Amino acid sequence: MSGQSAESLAAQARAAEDSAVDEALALVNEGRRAGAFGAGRPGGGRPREPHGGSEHHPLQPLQAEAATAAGSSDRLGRPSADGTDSSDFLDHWDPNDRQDETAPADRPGREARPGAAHGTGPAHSTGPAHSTGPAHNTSPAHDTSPERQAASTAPVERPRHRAAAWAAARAVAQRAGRDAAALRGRTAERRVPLDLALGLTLAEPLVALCDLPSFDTSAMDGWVVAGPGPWDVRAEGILAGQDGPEPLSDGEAVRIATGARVPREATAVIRSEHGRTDAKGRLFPLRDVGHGQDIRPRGQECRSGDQLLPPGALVTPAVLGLAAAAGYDELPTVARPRAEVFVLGDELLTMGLPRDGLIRDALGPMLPHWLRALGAEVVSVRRLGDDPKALLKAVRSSDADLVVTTGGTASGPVDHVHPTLSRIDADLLVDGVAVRPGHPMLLARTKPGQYLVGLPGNPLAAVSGLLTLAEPMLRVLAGRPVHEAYTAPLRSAVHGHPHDTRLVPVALRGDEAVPLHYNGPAMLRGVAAADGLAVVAPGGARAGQELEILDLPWSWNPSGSDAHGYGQDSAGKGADKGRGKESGKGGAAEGCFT
Ligand SMILES: Nc1nc2c(c(=O)[nH]1)N[C@H]1C(S)=C(S)[C@@H](COP(=O)(O)OP(=O)(O)OC[C@H]3O[C@@H](n4cnc5c(N)ncnc54)[C@H](O)[C@@H]3O)O[C@H]1N2
Ligand code: MOO
Repeated sequence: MSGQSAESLAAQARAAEDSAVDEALALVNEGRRAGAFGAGRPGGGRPREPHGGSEHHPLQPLQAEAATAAGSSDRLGRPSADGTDSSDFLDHWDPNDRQDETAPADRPGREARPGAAHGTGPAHSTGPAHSTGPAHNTSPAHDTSPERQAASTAPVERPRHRAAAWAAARAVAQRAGRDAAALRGRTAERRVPLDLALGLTLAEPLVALCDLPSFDTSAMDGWVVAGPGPWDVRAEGILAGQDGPEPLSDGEAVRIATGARVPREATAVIRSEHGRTDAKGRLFPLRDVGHGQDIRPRGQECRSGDQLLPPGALVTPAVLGLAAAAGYDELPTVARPRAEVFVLGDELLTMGLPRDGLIRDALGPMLPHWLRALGAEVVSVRRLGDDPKALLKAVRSSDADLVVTTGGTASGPVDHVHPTLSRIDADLLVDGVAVRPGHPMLLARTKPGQYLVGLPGNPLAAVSGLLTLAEPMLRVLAGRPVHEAYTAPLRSAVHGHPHDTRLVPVALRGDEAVPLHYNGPAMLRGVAAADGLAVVAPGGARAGQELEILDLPWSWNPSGSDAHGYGQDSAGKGADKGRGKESGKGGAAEGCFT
């Protein structure tokens, strides 16, 4: 050991994290200056970083893939350093679902991803035209008006930008949470009645308001005795809840119930099965009697003023019980950060079977519960269709701490998230993350104290975005303690992406993490049977390898008080206007294990 104090080690770790975040933000900003977001400003270059380097150390800054490198580019305009277009890795290739277990990088002549996927031809270019072409732009000369974008059937020109390394993106989100929490300060503290406090975090330490137990208490049903036996048993017993029991003299016993107050002179409690009385009413012990046995002395658990729990502790049912026992009627808590969800997409139905090219909205029913489990209060879930005006209005008028959008993050003709952020002059803090699925996810500061997480529309990609960007931010905003990462060994090998981190649904069985099938970006079947997502480094992981596991934020809505009414916004153009019906979870677990 170096002899450094825990405080100085923590300060060093914090400083390292801060500098990683600063570097990540600087890179994003460089990308912006280079035209990634709000072009027209002079760009600054960053030297190309070595390709394929490890990118998943938490403190490592954003992974930069040179935007100007010659050769092919991926679909967001980033060149891939090995000269291949990696854009379709895993989008349409689900290694756990294929007979062909050859990793895509090893498959010569694999087919290019059909440009027709978005209906209007390839939205990305592999040629230099894209990497040198006009970037997404807020200048008047470059019309990004939503009306125009909505009217366009051509793919939107996507900017060059830089995907943050997965861990760096999480660090940026965490820092955003810290900044927002600092702005909220003590205004976020609330004294909340116990019955409304479940799931919140403590804003202050939980300090005992009394001794526990607050009087000497019998731990058993039996007799309380004074001095050595045998004892004369009194006629009147002592029940729990009775105050001021009559004093006992040596040689006396009295029947007592568990939880009853023990007379001060008592020396022991004898359990009813360990004593017997004779015809004269005298009590004899059936085994040795120890001094103080089966008496819980006052203050055994805590003394008044003792700290029972630190600030940041999650209020669980047990915490509610402890707080009540220690004398609390209300708890000092951190108010849940308020979140608002905007579900984008004209193709979404809220009930019935998919039909006529329309599909069921899988995110509206899922996200509010997960956001709540992550510590947020979901004030509304609104379906805005693919209407850029509605999105602009909704984002502008939201007073939530966190706006979550789903869909519209990529470069399709109706992907309005980037243009909207551009129009409100938001700060784009994370614009794409080197993670699969979910790489178009983004994080922006929309106004002081308010952030927007843009989740990709593909459902598993949205879950990935939720855990990558929303979770670290909400954790800090909700006052929860820093997550302690844990690992589990993989039961079977998992293919990796050549450059990006993968998040793969796993079930925890015994000590192992079992990778699940049906883990494609558009699928929920795997994650519905999962306990967590395994973090797979570029290149993959072998059987037995220890991988970090991200827990899934399972629904936890004890009060049911969130106003996540699920309706069609009046401005939206969604495929139907019904109220969503949530169906039960299907039994996808069996047969999903690899
Ligand atoms: N030319 C490019 N195309 C795509 C790119 C790209 O970089 N360039 N990225 C692909 C990846 S990766 C993802 S992920 C998606 C992200 O797309 P968006 O965030 O713009 O989402 P949408 O296009 O609106 O939807 C994608 C997909 O997901 C379905 N969807 C949307 N919302 C829901 C919902 N609430 N419930 C269920 N399914 C939903 C939607 O119908 C689409 O099928 O873009 C790729 N394309
Ligand atoms: O394939 Mo996208 O990265 O699913 O999220």
